[in-house]
Amino acid sequence: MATKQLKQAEGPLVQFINRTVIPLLLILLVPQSVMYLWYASVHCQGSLTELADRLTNRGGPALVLLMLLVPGRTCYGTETPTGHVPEYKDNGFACYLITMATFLAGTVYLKQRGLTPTKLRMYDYGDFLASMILLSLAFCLLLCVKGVLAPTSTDHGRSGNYLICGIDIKVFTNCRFGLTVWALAVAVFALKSYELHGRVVDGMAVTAALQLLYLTKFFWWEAGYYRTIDIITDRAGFYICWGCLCFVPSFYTLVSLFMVRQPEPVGPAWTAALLGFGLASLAVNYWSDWQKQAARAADGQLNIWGRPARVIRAKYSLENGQERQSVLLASGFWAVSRHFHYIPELSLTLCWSAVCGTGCHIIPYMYFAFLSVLLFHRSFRDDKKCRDKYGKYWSEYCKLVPYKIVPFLSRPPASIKASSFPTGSNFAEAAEIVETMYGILLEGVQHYLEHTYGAQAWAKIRELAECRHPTFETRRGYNEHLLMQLFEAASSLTGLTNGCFFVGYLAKYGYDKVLRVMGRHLRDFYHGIDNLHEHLRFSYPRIRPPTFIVADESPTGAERGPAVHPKVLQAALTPRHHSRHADSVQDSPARLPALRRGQLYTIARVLYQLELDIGLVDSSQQGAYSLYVYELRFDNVAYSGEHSTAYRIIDPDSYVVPYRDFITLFPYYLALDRSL
Ligand SMILES: NC(=O)C1=CN([C@@H]2O[C@H](COP(=O)(O)OP(=O)(O)OC[C@H]3O[C@@H](n4cnc5c(N)ncnc54)[C@H](OP(=O)(O)O)[C@@H]3O)[C@@H](O)[C@H]2O)C=CC1
Ligand SMILES: CC(C)CCC[C@@H](C)[C@H]1CC[C@H]2C3=CC=C4C[C@@H](O)CC[C@]4(C)[C@H]3CC[C@]12C
Repeated sequence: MATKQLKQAEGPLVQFINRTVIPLLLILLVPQSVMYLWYASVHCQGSLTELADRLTNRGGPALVLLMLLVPGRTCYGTETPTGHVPEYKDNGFACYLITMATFLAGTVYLKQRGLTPTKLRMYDYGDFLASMILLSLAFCLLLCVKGVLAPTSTDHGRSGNYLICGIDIKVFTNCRFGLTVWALAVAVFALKSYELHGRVVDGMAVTAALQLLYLTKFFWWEAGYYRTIDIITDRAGFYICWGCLCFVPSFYTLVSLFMVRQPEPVGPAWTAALLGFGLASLAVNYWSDWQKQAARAADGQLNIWGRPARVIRAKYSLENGQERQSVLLASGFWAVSRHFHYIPELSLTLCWSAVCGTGCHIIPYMYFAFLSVLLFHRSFRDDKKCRDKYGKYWSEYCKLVPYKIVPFLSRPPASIKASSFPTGSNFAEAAEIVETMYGILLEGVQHYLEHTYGAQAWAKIRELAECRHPTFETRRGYNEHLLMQLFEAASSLTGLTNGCFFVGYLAKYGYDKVLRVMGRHLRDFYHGIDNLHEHLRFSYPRIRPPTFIVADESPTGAERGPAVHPKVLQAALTPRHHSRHADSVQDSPARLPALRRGQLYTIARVLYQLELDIGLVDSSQQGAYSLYVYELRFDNVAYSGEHSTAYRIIDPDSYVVPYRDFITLFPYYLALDRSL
């Protein structure tokens, strides 16, 4: 009872501290403290001051100074959703060269005095890692606190533009610290191996050469890295910052560390093969990164592999509604698969790991395994990021380049492909797509409303309709309720009462020409619209259009005698199992005919320059169908007198094809009954 009262007395903040923060700190810090206390007792004469002295990282500040002082040209990162363009100083390559040259000069200097860097305490890797584990964790906690109390900008958390005293945190942790320490570690381990074995071990030389060349390539290309998801989208937190401060120096360098004590000779043939294949992989990886960058720099106006590059000019919107355009390359390596360049990245890694042989050791291949998972996962993350950003343009790109990483292997799921929805959709999206409405209809609504009433009105309508999609993709499926919800929201806000927008939108994309092919006269249109819908199934297999039947027809016009009005009977096909559609019709009986009326009216005016007078004569629910009977009054000059008025609505679920019809349609067949 007392405990319950005590709990009630706790505010939510106290509860959060007691139940989350303190347990988390205990889990994070106590196990490590035990190790540090052991270390201080055994290696620091029990002195905590000496422990602190050993754990102080003296290299970090020097790298910060280099980053700040070394000049470099200004380069720009990817524009953030709020329209901010991050600015960087491209001095990574210069900083790297200075660091490595200083290391080389220091090594020579020490050698002359009978020492090597590996003999100095600062190169004791155990101390270094122990210090980095603790410092990086403290640094991440500091970032968390700063993020809450004093965020850098409104973009904080998205742009990668985390500044502390003018230093971009992610550029520092990833490029200037993590990768520089990786390069230094590879060099130190190679030296250590030389010291221990008194010779250059061929495997160690190959792995060191490949890793150092890879890192040199990275720094040469560093400005390109500012446009990757690590910098564009990832937050400066545990994954990126602790990862680069601690995980990269320890885990990424494992192969070299392993080789120091297990020097497997690989022999000249393997040395040449691994070095050759590794260098080729490095070149292809760099080449494909370069192709992407070059295509963007040239705004798609370049030749790739001797041909004009194929690009998609993808539009996207910033948060303030401003439109932007970007180039998506679909040539060269970027036509083979999406992120094909991960394959050479992995094969290079395999080459520098395989120098350790196949002696049943797992450690040298752990980085390769980790990277495979990371890159596979990354390709999905990037797909999602680009789909969210570019919408239908990304779908177009995925159609041009359907494979992910491994060409011909990574087909999109069959269910999605069969329905011809954009490739690259993930399963969650596919689930949403099932039995829904194509985006082209919604695009029409958006296009009309935005152009007629403005972007703000469209935003308001979306809000009223509870529509979470800022844009629509032509061939993606959406919930069928959405069209009616948008239409109703638009009606309440703008007084819009009919569906004229769709036809205007079709005309914009040239579909009006297809409609015109149906005949010269409006009556041809009414007679042919069902056939056209059938034809559309080739491109939009899940389309569920209404059926139009001309029930009665008469001529109009002075030269043809008194006007007798043709009647068009419209049956909106709503099969029973598509109950959502049926519901929407029942929810809003007045709206659907209004929508259709607007379409009929606009078609007559836009395509046939005819003013149509439309009356809704009857509406009813007939089993699976909603039935609307319209009377259309217009100048039906083309009517010549023949027309069958017989019509029948057939429920596809219960319809049995008479065998005579079947045999006439399919003269060659093999009939099997259920028991074969
Ligand atoms: N060793 C390691 O741990 C790792 C190494 N790497 C390596 O780093 C390098 C870069 O990483 P990577 O993963 O490619 O970078 P990203 O996947 O982060 O870059 C993808 C970005 O490039 C743009 N983009 C995507 N497709 C196209 C296209 N067809 N045409 C033009 N632009 C496109 C998009 O950004 P936008 O918004 O500008 O359109 C997209 O978000 C690679 O060499 C990779 O192998 C990568 C991960 C881990
Ligand atoms: C906490 C850990 C389990 C995971 C940490 C992962 C990060 C350290 C790494 C995630 C993405 C990595 C990188 C991306 C791209 C790069 C370009 C390449 O040319 C050099 C390496 C790197 C900068 C690389 C570095 C480690 C990651 C940030």
